[in-house]
Amino acid sequence: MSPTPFTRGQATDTTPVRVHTSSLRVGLVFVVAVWLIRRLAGLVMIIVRTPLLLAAALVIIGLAVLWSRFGTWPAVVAAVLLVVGLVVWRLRWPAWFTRTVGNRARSLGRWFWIYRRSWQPAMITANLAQHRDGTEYLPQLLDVTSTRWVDRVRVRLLPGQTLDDWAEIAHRLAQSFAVDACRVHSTDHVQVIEVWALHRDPLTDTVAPTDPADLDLDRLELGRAESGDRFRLGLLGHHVLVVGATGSGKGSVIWSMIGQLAPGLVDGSVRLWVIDPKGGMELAPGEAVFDRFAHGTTATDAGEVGLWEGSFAGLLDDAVEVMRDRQDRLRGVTRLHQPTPGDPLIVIIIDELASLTAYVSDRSMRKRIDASLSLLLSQGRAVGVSVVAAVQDPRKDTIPVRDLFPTRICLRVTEPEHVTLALGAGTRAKGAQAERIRHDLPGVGFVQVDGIPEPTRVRFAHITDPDIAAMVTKITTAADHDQQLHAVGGAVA
Ligand SMILES: Nc1ncnc2c1ncn2[C@@H]1O[C@H](COP(=O)(O)OP(=O)(O)OP(=O)(O)O)[C@@H](O)[C@H]1O
Repeated sequence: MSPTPFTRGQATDTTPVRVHTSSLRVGLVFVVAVWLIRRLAGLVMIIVRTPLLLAAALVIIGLAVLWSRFGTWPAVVAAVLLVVGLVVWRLRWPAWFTRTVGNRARSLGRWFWIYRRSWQPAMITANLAQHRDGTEYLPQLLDVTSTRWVDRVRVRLLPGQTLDDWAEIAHRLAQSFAVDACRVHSTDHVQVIEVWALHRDPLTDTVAPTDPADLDLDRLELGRAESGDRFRLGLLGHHVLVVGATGSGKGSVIWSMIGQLAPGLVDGSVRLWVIDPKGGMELAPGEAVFDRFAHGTTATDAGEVGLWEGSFAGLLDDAVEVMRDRQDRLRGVTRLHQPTPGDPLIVIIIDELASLTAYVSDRSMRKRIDASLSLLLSQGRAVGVSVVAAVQDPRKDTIPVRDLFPTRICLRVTEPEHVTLALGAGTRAKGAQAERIRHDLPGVGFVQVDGIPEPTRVRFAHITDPDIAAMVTKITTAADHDQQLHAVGGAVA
C-alpha cells in the first residue's frame, strides 16, 4: 500500500468498529470491551482537558463521597450552598462569572451540540474533506471558544488547504452551523485557522462613546468589533482613510477619533489641523479645539484671493514645512517621533478628500495640493504628522493617493468594487461585503490595517451634536485649567 500523504487530519470511521477477520480472529466481547475502553479513555481526556467539566466532575465526586459517608442531608445542603454561591457570584460579579463559567459552559455546549455533531456533514458539503484509501480525512476541529456573540472555532487544516479555500465557502459554513456569518482568520500557526461563527450581531445596537482617561495613541477606542470586544485603532505612525457613501457615518469615525484624542488636546501633545471643504458645515462645531481650521473661503485673509482652495493648500504647505523641520531635527535620533506638548502629533483631518484631489478646477492649485498631500502621506508618519481623510468615492482618479494610507476603513458603499478599491484585493472574499451593510446601520464598516491579513467588522461610536458640544466644552475647560497650572508652575519655577 502506498504511504498516505495525510499525516494529520481527523480520520472518520465509516463503521463504529473495524474488524479485519482475514488477519485476526477475536471474540465479539473483546472487541466491544476495547471499543468501550477507548471511548471511556476519550471521555476522561476530554474531562481532564476541560476545566469546567473537571470542576463539575470533582463536585459530583465530592457530593457522592459526602452522601456515602454522612447520608443524604449533608450532601443536599452542600449542593444547595453551591447553587446559592453560583447565583450570588453571577449577580454580584457578572463579568467575572461570564468569563469564568458562562462562556466556558457556552463553549462546551456549542462545541457538543453544533460543531461536533455537524462537523462531518459540514466539511463534506463544503468540499473540505478528503478521501484516501477508503478513509475519510476531515480538517481537525481543535476547540471552540464562545461568547455571547461569536464562536471562535480553531481548526487544523488538511495538507494543501489554505485560508482562502475556507474564506471562499464561509457562507456555506454559516448555513451548516446555522449562524449569521462565518469569517476566517489566520493564527500564529500556519496550519491552524480560526473560523469566527457569528451567532448574534453586537453591532445592531448603537455604540456609546467612551471617555478616555489617558492618551494612548496606539489604542484609540473607537467603537465595538463584531466579536463584541471594544475596537481599538492605532494612530501613531499611521494615516487613516475612511470610505463611505453619503450617510454611512463617516462623521462618527472622525468625531470618535477626536473624542479619543481629548487628553492630548488638553495637554497639547496632539494638535488638530482640520480641512472641511464643505464650507465648514461638518466640522465647525469642533472649531474651538482645532489648532488650524481651513473651511474654504474667497476672502483675502486666506492668502489666495479668489481661490476657495487656497486655505487648504496653505495648511498642507505649512504641514510639509513642519515635517521637513522635524526630519532635520530627528535624523539619526529616532525613527518614530514621540509626541510631547512641546513637539505634538499633528493630525490633519480632511472631511471630503475628493474636494482636494479631484474637484479643484484651478490646475496650479491642484498641483500644489497634490504635491503637499503626497509628501505628507509618504513621509509624514515617522515624524508625527498623520492624515485622517474621509471620502465617498474611492476610485483612483478621485483619490490618486489612496495606496499611501496604511489603515483603511470602508463603511457602507454603493458598489462591490468600492470595497476592493478601499480595502485591497481579496478583502471582499474574506467577508468585507460593505455594499451589503444595511442603511439603518450607519457607523458599521470594515477596517483593514496594513500587516493584519483580515479586515475587522466594527461599529464606530455614535457621537451626537450634544455629545460634540459637551466634548468641546470639556476639552477647552480642561485645557484652560492645564494652562493655568502650567503658568503657576512656571511662575513658581
Ligand atoms: N456610529 C453611528 N451610530 C449610529 N448612528 C450614526 C453613526 N454614525 C452616523 N450616524 C447617523 O447616521 C447619519 C449620517 O451620519 P454622517 O453624517 O456621519 O454620515 P456621512 O457619511 O458623514 O454622510 P455625508 O457624506 O453625507 O456627510 C446621521 O443621522 C448620524 O446621526
